[in-house]
Amino acid sequence: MNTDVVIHPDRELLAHTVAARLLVSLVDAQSARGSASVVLTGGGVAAAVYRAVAASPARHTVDWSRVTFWWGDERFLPAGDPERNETQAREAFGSLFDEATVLPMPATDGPAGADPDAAAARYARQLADVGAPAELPHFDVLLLGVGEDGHVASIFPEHPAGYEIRTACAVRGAPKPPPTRITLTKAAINSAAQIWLIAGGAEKADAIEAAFSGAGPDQIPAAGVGGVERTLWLLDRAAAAGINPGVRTPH
Ligand SMILES: O=C1O[C@H](COP(=O)(O)O)[C@@H](O)[C@H](O)[C@H]1O
Repeated sequence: MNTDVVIHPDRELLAHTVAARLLVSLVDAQSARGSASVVLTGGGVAAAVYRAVAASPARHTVDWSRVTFWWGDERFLPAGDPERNETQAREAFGSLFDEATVLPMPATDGPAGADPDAAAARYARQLADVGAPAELPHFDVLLLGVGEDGHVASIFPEHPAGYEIRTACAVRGAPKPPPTRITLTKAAINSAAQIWLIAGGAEKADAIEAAFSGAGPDQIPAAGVGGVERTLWLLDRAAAAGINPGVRTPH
């Protein structure tokens, strides 16, 4: 597996460069296979990336009706809640989203009801339906924010979701609000062709440094993910302050 680190001058340039990279990857996937799939994440940098995608003139090179959007995790709240990762992405992508190919994780007022286990099981079934006969569909690019504690998706340090073998599961008692969430598990995340870990800001530096200094995946979940073809750490200088990427990567 190929792991690379790219350090950007600041958070804004990080967001714009990831947006450009994503647009090119979607165009490449559509040229190669006719369609593309991306797994979205939540968080501050992700929102900036999505806004940059939606504002880029290069957005017109992608056929958005042939991009399937999945989510890596979701805060388990009612549909439209501003804290939902889906709401954040919808606000940013706007009319680029084609409802037929946008597959968010269920909300508390959705068809699976307010039980997060039922909602996670429903999402796992949806993944399996689209991916059949495999348990998972093909993911071209899976985006992950990195939390200050090193969490990715809603897999938090020393939390049971880190040991889960299903493809999606409920998370209760998350240390970051809201406490109830749904997440793809490591098995599902690591099935992606490419995983991009995106982090900007000095508040992420300790977690990134730990991931690059041999911390295990239980302590720093970001250290436990890797794409089948490529893993990219896309950082800004502040987040990368504690690492020397020329010397060591977590994988
Ligand atoms: O709660 C979450 O946090 C992480 C990181 O967010 P950030 O704002 O610190 O970048 C995010 O990746 C995850 O999807 C989200 O649910």
